[in-house]
Amino acid sequence: MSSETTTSSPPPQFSNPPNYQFPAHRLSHVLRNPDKQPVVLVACGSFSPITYLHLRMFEMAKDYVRQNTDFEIVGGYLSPVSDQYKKPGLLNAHHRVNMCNLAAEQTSQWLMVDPWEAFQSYQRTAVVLDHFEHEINTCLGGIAVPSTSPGEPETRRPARIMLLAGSDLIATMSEPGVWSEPDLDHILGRYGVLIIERAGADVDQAVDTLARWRHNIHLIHQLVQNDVSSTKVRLFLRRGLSVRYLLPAPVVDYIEQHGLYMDDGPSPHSAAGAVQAEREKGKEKEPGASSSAAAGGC
Ligand SMILES: Nc1ncnc2c1ncn2[C@@H]1O[C@H](COP(=O)(O)OP(=O)(O)OP(=O)(O)O)[C@@H](O)[C@H]1O
Ligand SMILES: NC(=O)c1ccc[n+]([C@@H]2O[C@H](COP(=O)(O)O)[C@@H](O)[C@H]2O)c1
Repeated sequence: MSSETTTSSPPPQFSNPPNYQFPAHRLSHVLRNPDKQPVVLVACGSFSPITYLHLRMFEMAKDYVRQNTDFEIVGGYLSPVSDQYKKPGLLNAHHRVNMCNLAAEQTSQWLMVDPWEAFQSYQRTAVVLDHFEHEINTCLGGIAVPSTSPGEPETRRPARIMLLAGSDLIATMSEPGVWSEPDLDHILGRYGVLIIERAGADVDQAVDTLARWRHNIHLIHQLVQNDVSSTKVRLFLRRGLSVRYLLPAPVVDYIEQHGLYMDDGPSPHSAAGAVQAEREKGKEKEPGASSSAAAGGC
């Protein structure tokens, strides 16, 4: 189902981190081409640390969208995962969000960082996409469409929220226990995904398994192969090797200033971070557990 269609389900209840404000300073509030469908790209991940490849994903997606679709990209967001994800090498959210902000603000004209999931309990990707849908289409009322003839009033069109991910993430969607079937249906059926091919992850096989949502899965090939990963960057840093030109310079400076990634970091709780984080969140919800999150509104 396209996000143009409104559903009859009750409005979702979100919990916001304290003092949270949705970043919209670089969102295009008006569609340039009234014939297009506005799209907002959301990349969920650890970003520990953010690399040039994470930023390149958005540029590759932008080229793909312009050449192959009727979409117009009106915004791009990095959404760093919560500390509760507990993936090996996951630095605390404060530093990860700071580094993403440095990278977005100083190397791009259109990318933004949403700290919503980073500064609270673990949120599944389906819920993160719902949060963007809520902020952009419910709270901000979608994107303005300029009138095409004089006297005609301006209208508003809901932006379609789409997940932007590397093919390794898509490959995990066929692994048992990592994603629930309703979540997959929600993410791929309702929102859709743009997948950046990644060396070592078999995209075709991953997409074959997700065939029923094929119409909402867009595959983007990397014309210049680049297999930099945060894992390799962390390894270099631990060994005292240079990571300059693999990451934006302000991020390299930040890492040096704060002496980050010099040791092995927090130990993994589980190979499947999402599964473990969900389990621990369940425990937190038991009677008596407290939460500092504020109720989310607009
Ligand atoms: N070299 C790459 N090519 C394609 N996609 C990538 C690449 N690096 C990261 N991504 C994608 O970026 C998103 C965020 O990934 P994440 O922060 O987990 O980065 P990562 O480099 O894979 O991290 P780590 O090495 O810590 O596992 C994911 O969708 C991932 O697939
Ligand atoms: N069930 C889920 O919603 C689910 C499962 C696995 C990963 N993810 C997300 O994928 C992103 C990247 O994960 P990895 O860094 O483990 O590849 C994270 O934002 C994580 O929350 C979500």
